[in-house]
Amino acid sequence: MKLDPFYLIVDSASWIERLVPLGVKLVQLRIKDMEEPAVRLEVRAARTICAKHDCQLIVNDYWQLAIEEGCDFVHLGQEDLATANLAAIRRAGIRLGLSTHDNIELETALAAAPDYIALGPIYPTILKAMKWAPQGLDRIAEWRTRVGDLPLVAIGGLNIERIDGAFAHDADSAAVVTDITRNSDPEARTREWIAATARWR
Ligand SMILES: Cc1ncc(COP(=O)(O)OP(=O)(O)O)c(N)n1
Ligand SMILES: Cc1nc(C(=O)O)sc1CCOP(=O)(O)O
Ligand SMILES: [Mg+2]
Repeated sequence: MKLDPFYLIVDSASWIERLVPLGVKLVQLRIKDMEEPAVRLEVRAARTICAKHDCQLIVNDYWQLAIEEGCDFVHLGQEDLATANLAAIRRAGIRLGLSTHDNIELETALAAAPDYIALGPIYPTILKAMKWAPQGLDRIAEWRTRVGDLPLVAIGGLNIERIDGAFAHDADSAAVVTDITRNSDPEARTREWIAATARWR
């Protein structure tokens, strides 16, 4: 499986409606602090938009909703993984991406046979408090030797100026939130990301 090199992460279907039609091919719906019925509606809307634009939708955390709503890719962190029913996810034919931040997490993740591994935070992130220091670029290369051919996603503090470094150290995809959603012109920034990742596509 090949992941698009530009991996957009947003917290609502309305962001997806705004940005996916610009040519985004890989997007994660990452919703926090919302009641499940409302999340379900967001997932449904996101799925419809992504299907229309041939964009791969990845649902963060809500693996049961993803199964019920007929989605085909979920992302889980280590705490999510500890309580998720992997057999049910697999039975539903859903692909799985997993977060890693250190060696033990990588071993745990690889044991779950995921469809990609994410490593972060590569740089400091303003999106959420994290207990891990920034990994740095060399850590991406180290992870590459450990994951072999498995797709590797770099995340955390990435921006257009930093993505070539991530790819040069053998990431397959660069995930981003705030460089786009907190930009004064998210549409223009999305177009810049699509262009800047073109040579890795
Ligand atoms: C691509 C990607 N990588 C890492 C994460 C983080 O997942 P997690 O550790 O479960 O934290 P939350 O995003 O759920 O707060 C991610 N979502 N996507
Ligand atoms: C959601 C998330 N997970 C991370 C991890 O390291 O697992 S870093 C991160 C935040 C990514 O946002 P931004 O691109 O704004 O830094
Ligand atoms: Mg999570």
